[in-house]
Amino acid sequence: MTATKGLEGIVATTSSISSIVDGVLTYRGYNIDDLAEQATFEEVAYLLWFGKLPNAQELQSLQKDMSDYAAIPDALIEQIKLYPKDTNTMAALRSAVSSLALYDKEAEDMSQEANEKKAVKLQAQLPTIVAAIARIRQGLEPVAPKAGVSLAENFLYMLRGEQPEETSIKALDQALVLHADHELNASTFASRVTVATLSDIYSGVTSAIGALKGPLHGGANEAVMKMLNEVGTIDKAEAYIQQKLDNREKIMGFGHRVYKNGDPRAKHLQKMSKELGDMKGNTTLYDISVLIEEVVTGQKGLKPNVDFYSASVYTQLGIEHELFTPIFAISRVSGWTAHILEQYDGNRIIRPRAEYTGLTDQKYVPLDLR
Ligand SMILES: CC(=O)SCCNC(=O)CCNC(=O)[C@H](O)C(C)(C)COP(=O)(O)OP(=O)(O)OC[C@H]1O[C@@H](n2cnc3c(N)ncnc32)[C@H](O)[C@@H]1OP(=O)(O)O
Ligand SMILES: O=C([O-])CC(=O)C(=O)O
Repeated sequence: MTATKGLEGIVATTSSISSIVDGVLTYRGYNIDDLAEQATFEEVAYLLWFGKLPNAQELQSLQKDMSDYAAIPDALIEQIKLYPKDTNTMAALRSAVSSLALYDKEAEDMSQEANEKKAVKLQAQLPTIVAAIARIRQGLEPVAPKAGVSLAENFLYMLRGEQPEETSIKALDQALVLHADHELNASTFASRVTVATLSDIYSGVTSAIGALKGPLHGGANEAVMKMLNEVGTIDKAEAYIQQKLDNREKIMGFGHRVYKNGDPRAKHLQKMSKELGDMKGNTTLYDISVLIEEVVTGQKGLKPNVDFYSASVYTQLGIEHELFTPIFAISRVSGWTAHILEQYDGNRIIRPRAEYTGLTDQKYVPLDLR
């Protein structure tokens, strides 16, 4: 038995949800470029869960279900109020989603119908939880979800407590489409491992949030913003990055386990970042990002991943960096739950082997002789 570090190149399951072949990303066979330009997030979530694009009636019915489910239990809001105000937002989200199960009478119902309903519920409730965490942390009361609007609009509304403008809604919706699923990434794998024991969907999503939090995965978007803030002005960017490269430090938002010639999602976020900057008459964040890309790609051949330009996009939407990874989770819960449903269908427990590299032939020494 020989171990492969990081399971690189190992095919661990079959899946019909999303694929990456020769650098091309598809959801259920639809190219991400087409979906990013033309589909709404709700259409994409439906596609991931049910394997086809919804017709008008199916979409309307999903939107109604999401509106009906979007409120979270009062007891959970009271619980969030008890979280320390300076806690990590992903840690708060992880705890809140785990607690959500306590208030769902169908949490342990393992029928396909109940699990599909819980997937939609989790999708509807995550934005409400994230907005509540953000507002409570600022000493504000949470805003109740609005019925009959898109998830992107509702999230921005609940976050700000006022009607968001159309350009922000559109930009966030597109970002959500781009983050919705990504084959067997670490958080999705974590969710599948968890539910393959026949544990419940809330456990699977809680595991996934824990995995997404790390800076080598979803947490990189926050780390990118920290870097952009440290750089501050364009004249400092080159020296800042050079020093990091000389110190052999990782540049957040660059590199990918699967894409070696570039992440197809990055160009959409780059374009959005430029457009938002142009609209505001200030492209500083975009300009710094482009310069960083030139240096990192020029010297290391590494290309930006989905997390790199999303940082400047979210900042230009007026969103604080502590919410970047939670927003990733708001989108990715569609993919996680689609994978969880797929895992339950024809499940087998996931239990690989480890190549043992420890001591052998040890003789037990009684406690009083050690
Ligand atoms: C949504 C997402 O999860 S996208 C990824 C988000 N994560 C990040 O942006 C964090 C920065 N990037 C990384 O840490 C990595 O590129 C990962 C985690 C994405 C992929 O990791 P792996 O496939 O294991 O690649 P690995 O870390 O082995 O990198 C291969 C080589 O490229 C270098 N490298 C990879 N990424 C970077 C980077 N961002 N900056 C500098 N060097 C890098 C490594 O140091 C390594 O060099 P070496 O062979 O000289 O030691
Ligand atoms: O696939 C990966 O390893 C990470 C990633 O880009 C994602 O989850 O979107």
